[in-house]
Amino acid sequence: MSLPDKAFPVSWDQFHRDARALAWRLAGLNKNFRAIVCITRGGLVPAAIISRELNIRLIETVCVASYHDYSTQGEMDLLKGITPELLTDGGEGVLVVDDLTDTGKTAAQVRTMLPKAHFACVYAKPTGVPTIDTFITEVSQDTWIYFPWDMGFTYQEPIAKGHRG
Ligand SMILES: O=P(O)(O)OC[C@H]1O[C@H](OP(=O)(O)OP(=O)(O)O)[C@H](O)[C@@H]1O
Ligand code: HPA
Ligand SMILES: [Mg+2]
Repeated sequence: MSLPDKAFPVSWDQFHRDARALAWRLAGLNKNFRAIVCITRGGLVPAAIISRELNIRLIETVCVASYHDYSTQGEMDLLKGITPELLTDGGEGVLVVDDLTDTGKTAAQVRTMLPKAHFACVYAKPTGVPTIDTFITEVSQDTWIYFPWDMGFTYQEPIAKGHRG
């Protein structure tokens, strides 16, 4: 995959707002989640916000990586699996959190471990939407989402000179 045409930069403020909106939506489900499994590394940030809002204190990680080269997806590496105590009942009552779904491959991989868990992410692209139960904002497939933890302050070209953001 080459870098998509459009850029969707997200500030810390906006991310906090959108993650909190996700927490509101999850709270409305009245599911009383027993634990969060966050998909590292991107899921760590929304998991911190959601765990605070929903008062969920049992937090587990599943460590997978597939974007080894910036925007190019490769093999799915499982670096750390999920504790057996959360795998019982197919993960019923477990909330899986990630920052976004793109192709849906990451969520599909974790779904094989926790088929009955509830999957939530802040942002979603159309191909990934079927793999997720709850999300907040959908962006087009040809958009790259730039998260605040990957960014720094740099000069921006004016739009008229070909600026992408
Ligand atoms: O739906 P997909 O096409 O599978 O892509 C979505 C995944 O890609 C990114 O993680 P990445 O593998 O880059 O690792 P990171 O969270 O450590 O940055 C993102 O945080 C999601 O977990
Ligand atoms: N932004 C950041 N990381 C990603 C994306 C994206 O749009 N898609 C897959 N990993
Ligand atoms: Mg990730």
